[in-house]
Amino acid sequence: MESLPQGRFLTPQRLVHETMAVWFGSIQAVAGAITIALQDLCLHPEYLEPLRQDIVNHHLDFEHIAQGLPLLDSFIKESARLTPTEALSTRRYAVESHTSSDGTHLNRGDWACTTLIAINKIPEYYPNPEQFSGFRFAPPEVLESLSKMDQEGLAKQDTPSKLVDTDHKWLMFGTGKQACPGRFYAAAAAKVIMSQMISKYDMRMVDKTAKRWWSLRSTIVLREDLMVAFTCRAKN
Ligand code: HEM
Repeated sequence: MESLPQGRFLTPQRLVHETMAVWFGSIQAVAGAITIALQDLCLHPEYLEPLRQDIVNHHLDFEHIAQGLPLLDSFIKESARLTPTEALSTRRYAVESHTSSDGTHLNRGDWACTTLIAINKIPEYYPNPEQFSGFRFAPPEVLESLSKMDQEGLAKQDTPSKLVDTDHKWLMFGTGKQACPGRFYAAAAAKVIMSQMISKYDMRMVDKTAKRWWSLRSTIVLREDLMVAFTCRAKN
C-alpha cells in the first residue's frame, strides 16, 4: 500500500481483499515454521528439558512484552535456518538496469532474489552449518545458565541474535524497507503455540526416518502424512 503511486487510493473492497491476501498468504509460513520446529524437537529431544526451563523462567516476561524466551527463540530460528519453508527470499524487480560492485548486471525488468537456503549454510556465517545446534543464537549469559550436559557440542555464533532480526546473513523475513512487517507477530505466535505444546505434551515422531517435506519450485511443502504423537504430561 505504501508503494502505491502518489494520489492513488485503495477502495474499501480492494483493501479487504489485500488484507485477506496477506492473512491467507502469511499464515501458512507461520504454521510451517512451527511444524518444522516441533518436528526438530522430536528429532532432538535433548532440547525439551532446557526449553521447559526457559518457559518456566521467562514466560511471564514474554506475556508482558511479547519478547523473550531466548532459548525457544534460538531453537525456532535454528530450525528455520536448516529447513526454511521458502528456498528464496527478498525478491526485487529492477526498475532500471544496474551493475553491482561484483559485476552482476541486471537489465531493467529483471528479477533478483536471495538464495536463502544456501546463505543459511555458509560456514563463515554459521559455524558447523550442517549441524543442528538449537541454542546457537542464544545470548552467552543464557547459555551459561544451562547445565554442562546441555551445553555439550553446541555450535555457537560469535554474536547472539533473534529470530526477527534482519541482516545480510539472516533473510528469512527479507531485508531493508520491505522486510516482513508480520515477523514480530509471527515470532510471538510461534512462541505462544510452541510453549503450550512443550509445557503440556511429550512428543515423538512416529517414524523418525519419514520424509518431512517436498519442494514445489522454491517452496518447501510439508508432508501431510508425517505423524507426530503427542502424549499429555502428568500434572504434578
Ligand atoms: C514465519 C512466518 C513468515 C515468514 C517466513 C515471512 C516472510 C516474508 C518475506 C521473506 C517477505 C519479503 C520481504 C522482502 O522482500 O524483503 C515478507 C513480506 C511480507 N510479509 Fe511476511 N512472513 C511471515 C509471516 C507474516 C505474517 C504473519 C504477516 C501478516 C500478518 C506477514 C505480512 C507480510 C507483508 C504485508 C509483507 C510485504 C511487505 C512489503 O512488501 O512491504 N508476514 N514476509
